[in-house]
Amino acid sequence: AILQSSTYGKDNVKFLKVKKDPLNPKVHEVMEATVKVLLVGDFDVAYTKADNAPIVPTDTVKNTILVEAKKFDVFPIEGFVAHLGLHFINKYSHVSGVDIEIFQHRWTKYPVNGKIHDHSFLKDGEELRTASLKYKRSGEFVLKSGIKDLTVLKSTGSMFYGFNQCDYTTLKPTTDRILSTDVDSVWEWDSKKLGSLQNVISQARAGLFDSAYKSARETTLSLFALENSASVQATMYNMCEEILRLVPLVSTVSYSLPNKHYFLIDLSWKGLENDNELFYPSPHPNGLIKCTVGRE
Ligand SMILES: O=c1[nH]c(=O)c2nn[nH]c2[nH]1
Repeated sequence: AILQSSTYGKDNVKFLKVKKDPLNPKVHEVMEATVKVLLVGDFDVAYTKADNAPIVPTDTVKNTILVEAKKFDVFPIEGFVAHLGLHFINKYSHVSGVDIEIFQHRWTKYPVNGKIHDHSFLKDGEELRTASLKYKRSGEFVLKSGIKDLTVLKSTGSMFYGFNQCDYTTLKPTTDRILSTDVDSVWEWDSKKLGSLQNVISQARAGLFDSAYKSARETTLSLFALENSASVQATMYNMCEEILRLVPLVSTVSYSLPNKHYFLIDLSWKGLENDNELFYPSPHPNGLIKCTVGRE
């Protein structure tokens, strides 16, 4: 037998970091994050010869994430993953690559007596802000950012008609349906234009990733609402196009959207006309529509 590939590390490393405003220490920002770091390198003998000498314990990987989260600025997550990538490649000469993912959970400040409170937050949804980095010792890297589990619904302004009809088709065309999905959007950064992970860190400080996230989230929510959607496919393509227009340093944008169906309940047996008022939530089975859009 031959070991074809391997990678290992720690998953689900969680922390909450409080960032205090230096000018007003009672004004806080918080980041609650879940981090995965997997290493690639000269670890074969641990698999094939039960020789653990090269293994950097996953416990050490966990310790490193927490120590670096304390020492380094974790805001924005793209800067932190770049810092972690550089750390593992620079510290262990036998590590040839790292695969890092970070999910940032939502904590949103809320107003009290008409003023946003300094250090009180509410969890407005299970929505995640994401970043992932695949980094090799050669210097090449793939950096992606995204939004996950942002659940949306519109109660009209969605259509689906003109589709292929065959002897297996029972779906009725419609110009007025409910549309609901859990947004999973990922935008890949142009690593040539970004240059290096050091530059990713300085771009992070300069606000590039925060403004891209804001643009992607606002584009998703506004197009979802404003477009009289011809299909999930058409709407997600338009979202991708708009994000590419707004964020020149992004090379591709992808969406993976479940179509979480709501079916009109037939009340005609009761002599009631159900004019798009009462629906049956039927998330399973769900449509699943995916696309990746790049530049010409
Ligand atoms: O937006 C939609 N796209 C589809 O491909 C599909 N298939 N059934 N309903 C659908 N709705």
